[in-house]
Amino acid sequence: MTTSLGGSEMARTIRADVTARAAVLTQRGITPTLAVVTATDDESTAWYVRSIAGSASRTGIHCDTVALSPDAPTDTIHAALVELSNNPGVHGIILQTPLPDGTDLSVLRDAIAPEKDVDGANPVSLGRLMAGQPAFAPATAQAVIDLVEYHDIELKGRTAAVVGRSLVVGTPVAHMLVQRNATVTVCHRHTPDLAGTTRHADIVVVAVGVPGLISQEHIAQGSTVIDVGTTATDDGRLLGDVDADALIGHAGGLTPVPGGVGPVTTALLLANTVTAAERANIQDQFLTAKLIDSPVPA
Ligand SMILES: NC(=O)C1=CN([C@@H]2O[C@H](COP(=O)(O)OP(=O)(O)OC[C@H]3O[C@@H](n4cnc5c(N)ncnc54)[C@H](OP(=O)(O)O)[C@@H]3O)[C@@H](O)[C@H]2O)C=CC1
Ligand SMILES: Nc1nc(=O)c2c([nH]1)NC[C@@H]1CN(c3ccc(C(=O)N[C@@H](CCC(=O)O)C(=O)O)cc3)C=[N+]21
Repeated sequence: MTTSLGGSEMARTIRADVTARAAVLTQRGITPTLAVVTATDDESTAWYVRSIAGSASRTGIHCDTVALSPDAPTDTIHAALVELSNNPGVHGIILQTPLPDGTDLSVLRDAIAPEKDVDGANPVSLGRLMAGQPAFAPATAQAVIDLVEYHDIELKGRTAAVVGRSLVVGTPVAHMLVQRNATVTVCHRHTPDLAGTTRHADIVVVAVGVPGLISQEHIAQGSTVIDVGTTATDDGRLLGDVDADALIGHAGGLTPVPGGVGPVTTALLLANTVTAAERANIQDQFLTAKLIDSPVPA
């Protein structure tokens, strides 16, 4: 039997907490605000931006979308990020990838103030994450880990394969799995025998963007499969990287697309935004008391 590892219920719980915390801030005259910067006509980004805007409005977070042209030069995107980093009314910033061909992403990562870096894109955030220090993790990577833990899937002492090595998903997920005592193999375009590698893993995380890449031959019977892929089709559907039909009855657990990692990602991005807004107003004694009572969010 294959368990469906859904994320919608978990996302609802996170959103309820975000709503309560956002209400406290709003009562004190602070509107938690997330800026979403795009420079792409990529359809899966459009899905994410719609999901963020919808969830933000339901939780009491103000969402500001800065939609730049898909051929915007690095300088233009950089200037937008610097302005948002310096704007005290903005608490969180997410720069959507992909970006126009030729964009210098490393310059842009540096331009996101670490205290507003709610998708963990700045090397300071990534470095702190890897050093085990408090930092905003990329929301998707955190969503993968939280979803696995929510469904009581043991990581300690188990083997994992991560397919994809972007800084948004694959690389941070791999590190976070190792931090939780899994033994991890990272796969990418140059991996010689993908199926032979993933077939040895108890847990397979796939973040590639190629629908149907992972089929039954890639997965050992009973393993857990986390499908991060979201490819939008022309007829308005969202496809994962896993051939779900081929895995039903074969995998032990599988995240659905939609309804798996995606909703948790969106909810955690908003949670990070509220945390950033709380920290930015740490001088507010009421909020300080609340923060001291609660553990530092990872
Ligand atoms: N559900 C959610 O919350 C989220 C979903 N996504 C989705 O996840 C997917 C991946 O996103 P992202 O990491 O940003 O994408 P990138 O394009 O940045 O990275 C894709 C990775 O997949 C690898 N890859 C590509 N083709 C193959 C192949 N045939 N075999 C093995 N590896 C391959 C690439 O390898 P190489 O490095 O060698 O080029 C690269 O490391 C997309 O569909 C995206 O929309 C992303 C973020 C959040
Ligand atoms: N810097 C950056 N970080 C990202 O995390 C990032 C990005 N860029 N670029 C685009 C991809 C794509 N992505 C999605 C996240 C959630 C859903 C999502 O919530 N999907 C819902 C469906 C949406 C809905 O129902 O409204 C689901 O899977 O159920 C989709 C896509 C994040 N990405």
